[in-house]
Amino acid sequence: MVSVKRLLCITNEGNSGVRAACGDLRGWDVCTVDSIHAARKVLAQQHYAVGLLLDAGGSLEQDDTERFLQQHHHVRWIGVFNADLLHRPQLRQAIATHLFDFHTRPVDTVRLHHSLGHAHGMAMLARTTPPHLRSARHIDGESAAIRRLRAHIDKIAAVDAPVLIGGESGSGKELAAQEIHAQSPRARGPFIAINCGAIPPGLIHSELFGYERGAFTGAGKDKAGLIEAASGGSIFLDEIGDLPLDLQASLLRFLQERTIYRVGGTRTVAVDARVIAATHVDLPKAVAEGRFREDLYYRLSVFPIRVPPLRERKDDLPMLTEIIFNKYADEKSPQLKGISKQALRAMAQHDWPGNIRELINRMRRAMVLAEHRLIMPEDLELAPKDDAIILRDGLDNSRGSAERTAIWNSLAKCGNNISQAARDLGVSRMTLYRLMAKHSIAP
Ligand SMILES: Nc1ncnc2c1ncn2[C@@H]1O[C@H](COP(=O)(O)OP(=O)(O)OP(=O)(O)O)[C@@H](O)[C@H]1O
Repeated sequence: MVSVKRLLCITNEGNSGVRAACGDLRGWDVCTVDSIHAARKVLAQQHYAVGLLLDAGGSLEQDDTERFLQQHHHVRWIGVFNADLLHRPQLRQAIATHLFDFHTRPVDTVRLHHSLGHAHGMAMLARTTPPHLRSARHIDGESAAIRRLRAHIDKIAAVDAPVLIGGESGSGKELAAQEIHAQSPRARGPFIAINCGAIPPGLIHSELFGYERGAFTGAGKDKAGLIEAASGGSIFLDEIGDLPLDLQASLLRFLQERTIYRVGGTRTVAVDARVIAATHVDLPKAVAEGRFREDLYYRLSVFPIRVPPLRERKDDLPMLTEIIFNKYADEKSPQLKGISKQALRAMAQHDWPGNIRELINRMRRAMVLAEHRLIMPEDLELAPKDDAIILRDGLDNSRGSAERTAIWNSLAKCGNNISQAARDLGVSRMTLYRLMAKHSIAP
């Protein structure tokens, strides 16, 4: 899927000024505004992960601009300035405090485009949404298991202690974390989600804890980390079991003392953020095997909760299916009106190893590919294969179809993550790509 990269540009030089200074911003959907006031209005309506400040006169020194940047710290701001302004201490301080990166004129456009891309990539890893734009999402379902989960969330949301959410992949752990945050007294603060397994090991320390100028090559200025950015709100650490041991020690210190050290820093920084962690691995087992600190495990699991897998709440399937059908109705083929009884029966018999994520993936594909008025089991790739069909199809075709179904199931379960699906199936990524091409399965 290609995601649109959106850029909010604040300048009084108009679109032509942006083009003259920054070159062709191909691949970016640029919104240009001429004042901080206009930028405030745009940001009240829409989320921008990256912002560009084309600043001719050093307006960054003004209180109003600083306040604005402070309020919109979830946007990664990149500044462009005239080099002769940079001797001004107040401007230098403001750049160091509020900006992700800065450039001087004449702009080296290759470097600028690189830094915009980097800012966008980092924002995608952190997936920060400002509170006023976070739409209330709900844990849908009326099964006994989901009612219990909701009742549990209601209680722990009110308490300001760490939470450890367990549950299989795709079962809704992040949604549960969002719900805890949204119902807590911190709801107006930021909710910052980080997948500890997705950030490269070399970056994770500085991303989480920030760094001080000179901490390493390229650390030209102090930078707050994501834990600091979550101050006043909650930080969601997904796949906590993937956190390297040295970072587990730093996280434990933070949980005990509510302070952190930035990388290369010698002074402590006080941070008021609630930690919500999630894992799909068995943490007590990881503790027994020495991969996860026991003291951190006990600190985190003051309030352990478990999101039930979909197979334990199959009563919710008809309701969830309807919600997904309505949510993705724009993508469906025009003649499609609903889902057949046979499809609902096949769903009830399926085990859903990829949980709700798998359900969403199967439904979305079926809604695009279905050729009749109602979704049938085969549209969901859930048609039972009986012996008669295997005999009729012959061994080669049956083998081919089993191969196709296994690939399809695995991709659905892993949310189309090729590396994970290849691991699941026990083949290399190259082999998986080849098999996908053979069976005309699009990534
Ligand atoms: N009860 C629910 N009602 C509606 N949508 C749900 C529910 N649970 C999960 N979802 C949706 O299913 C998808 C997967 O959920 P989520 O990302 O929270 O799972 P997860 O357990 O955190 O997965 P992973 O372990 O892979 O990070 C999301 O699109 C989420 O919105």
